[in-house]
Amino acid sequence: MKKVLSSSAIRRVDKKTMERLSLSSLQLMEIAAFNLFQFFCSHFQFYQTSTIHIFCGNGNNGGDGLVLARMLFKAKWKVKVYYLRFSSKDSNEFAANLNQLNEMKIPIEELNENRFDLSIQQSDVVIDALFGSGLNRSVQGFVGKVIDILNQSEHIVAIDIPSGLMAADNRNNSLEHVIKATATLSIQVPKLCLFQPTYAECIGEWHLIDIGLDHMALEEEQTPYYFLERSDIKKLIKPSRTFAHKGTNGHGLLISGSFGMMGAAVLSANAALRSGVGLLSIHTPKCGVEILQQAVPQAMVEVDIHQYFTTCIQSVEQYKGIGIGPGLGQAENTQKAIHHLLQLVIQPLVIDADALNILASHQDWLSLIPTGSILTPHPGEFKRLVGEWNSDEEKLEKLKEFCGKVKSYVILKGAFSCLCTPEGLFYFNSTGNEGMAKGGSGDVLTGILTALLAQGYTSESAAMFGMMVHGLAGDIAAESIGKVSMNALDLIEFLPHAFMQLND
Ligand SMILES: NC(=O)C1=CN([C@@H]2O[C@H](COP(=O)(O)OP(=O)(O)OC[C@H]3O[C@@H](n4cnc5c(N)ncnc54)[C@H](OP(=O)(O)O)[C@@H]3O)[C@@H](O)[C@H]2O)[C@@H](O)CC1
Ligand SMILES: [K+]
Repeated sequence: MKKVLSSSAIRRVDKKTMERLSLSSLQLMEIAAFNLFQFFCSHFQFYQTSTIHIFCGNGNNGGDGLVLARMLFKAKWKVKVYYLRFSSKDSNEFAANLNQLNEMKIPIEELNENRFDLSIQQSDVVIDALFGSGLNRSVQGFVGKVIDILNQSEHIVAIDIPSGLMAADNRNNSLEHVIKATATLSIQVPKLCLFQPTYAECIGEWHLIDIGLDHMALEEEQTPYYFLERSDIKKLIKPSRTFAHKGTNGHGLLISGSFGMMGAAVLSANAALRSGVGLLSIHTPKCGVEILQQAVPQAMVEVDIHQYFTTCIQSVEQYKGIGIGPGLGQAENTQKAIHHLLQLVIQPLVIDADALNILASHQDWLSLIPTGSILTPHPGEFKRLVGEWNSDEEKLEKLKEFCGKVKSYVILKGAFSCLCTPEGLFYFNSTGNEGMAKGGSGDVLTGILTALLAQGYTSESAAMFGMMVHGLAGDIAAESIGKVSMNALDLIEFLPHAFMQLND
């Protein structure tokens, strides 16, 4: 798990690292730039025949750029170096490295208001080292003009953060002039902007470049934001038991399906059955019985009295994991059935799809959600629950407030799905890809989560484990058959591989 830190926290960590490892600021910059250089050379080999234009500000982001320029120059890359003095005073590290470049006779050009004639070819590469974590206001004036020109380039690699973007909160940033990077090499610590859809087109693909910051210093920083990694899940996985039987592996219930939407029930049931549940029951209307008995013979079907949709859920105390929503529809009697269930149930629920929409239109029922439930909305469903937001930052505030209010977990689905806890901690998922943006993917997640709760995982562990394994199944599917063709059925097919990889 990596902490997502603010610029001021990163500065503290940098400082402690230098003190504890007896490094000067220049030495730390040299290490950072060397690791950037190594990554650049191995990951962007295909740029080797291009001219690399490196644009440096006169702070330490610019310092990183100068050191990288020096290293690329020595390694015989074709580099052109430019610098801009937007601040009246050069940072010491920038100044020292500018001297080095001059001593080495590496050509370097100063750009200013009167001189910024740039000639960059289509195949050339721009490295953006103008501003990093020191940006503290919107970019304006001459630097803004340079950024606009650079944005006409096809290949832009940003160092640490695309210039013009702030690490954590951009609500007071006009965002008029921001580098639109194709790739961002973020120095060791993930920043909040990396996980926010609004800024995706400025950040491009991103990579974390380890520079050996002091682990204790990172430990000492407090943050509500975390980047969840595969290695975090292994610790959560329950060991398998030699004397296990279907009873000890938990009994799950899925309340899903309605006329014309039985596919959702089939998907979530199959996902649950691939996620270790001992026994699975599915509550569904009469029209779904034959479909389910044929498509999912391992499951038991609990038949509703209604032909086409769920109207009546009776006793649920025997189930440890209950998932409700996929393909449920929003018929009036189904709404009543949900209200009845909420009054009846004490164990946490997995709440998805139409069950969320029903709750959104009955806000007074939110207080009935059992503590520790897991809600899995996509942004559209979440908006129905909490109203519109004006920025991603406000969205996270609403998420925190909502989770606290309903004392439950929310997995806000999307790229870097975000799990928020009732205590207001945020965990961004590191698995998953855009090939999963297809109907049925969410039904699969509901099945997985229901199965994990049934097996006795706590809500928090189930939410982390489920979110990660679901995304990983998507990543394995993408590698095996490609993002275009993969669909929800493939997620189920690759779930066993995902579970095995997380257990390795
Ligand atoms: N050992 C180290 O220290 C390491 C540092 N590292 C690297 O350092 C980077 C952070 O460096 P940094 O703190 O010098 O800030 P940076 O982003 O270069 O900005 C420079 C100055 O610009 C100014 N300014 C702000 N906004 C502005 C605006 N809109 N328009 C005009 N000016 C504006 C503001 O000064 P002000 O004008 O407010 O006095 C600010 O101080 C980090 O991203 C990483 O790349 C890594 O190598 C790890 C080791
Ligand atoms: K930058």
